[in-house]
Amino acid sequence: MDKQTLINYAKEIWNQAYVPYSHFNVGAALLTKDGKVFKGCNIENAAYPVSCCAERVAIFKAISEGETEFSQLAVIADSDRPVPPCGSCRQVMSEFFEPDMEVIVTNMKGDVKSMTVEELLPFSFTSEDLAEGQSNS
Ligand SMILES: O=c1ccn([C@H]2C[C@H](O)[C@@H](CO)O2)c(=O)[nH]1
Ligand SMILES: [Zn+2]
Repeated sequence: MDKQTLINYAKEIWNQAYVPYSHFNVGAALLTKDGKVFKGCNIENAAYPVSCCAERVAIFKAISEGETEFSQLAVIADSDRPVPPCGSCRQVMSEFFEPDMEVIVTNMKGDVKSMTVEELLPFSFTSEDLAEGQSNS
């Protein structure tokens, strides 16, 4: 699938965002290695921290359906620069994606920036660190 097609899937679900508090719609589209697309939008809550970003909604939809192998994630917002994923989403990406997987961030003006998971979150805490800690205790 080409980049623009995945970006278009992200744009499709951008409209579904539930954002009565921020009024900042975000859409995400996650491509599996076998060609399936899982779309997510941000979903907010009156208790603000309970809200969930578009990226994590897409990732959790895919994981909950048994998907484990991913090839690209596209994210879009009506932002001045390509929308930078938040820290929580970067941590979730590092849990489920290979370090060299491509994350495509974009905006409604058509600016597109590609980054790897590792570029978004270098030196991330992973399950390997946890195993190491346990073996030393
Ligand atoms: O990459 C991002 C950045 C922000 N948001 C959401 C969280 C919140 O609902 C709103 C404003 O921060 O945008 C996302 O979904 N993804
Ligand atoms: Zn986020």
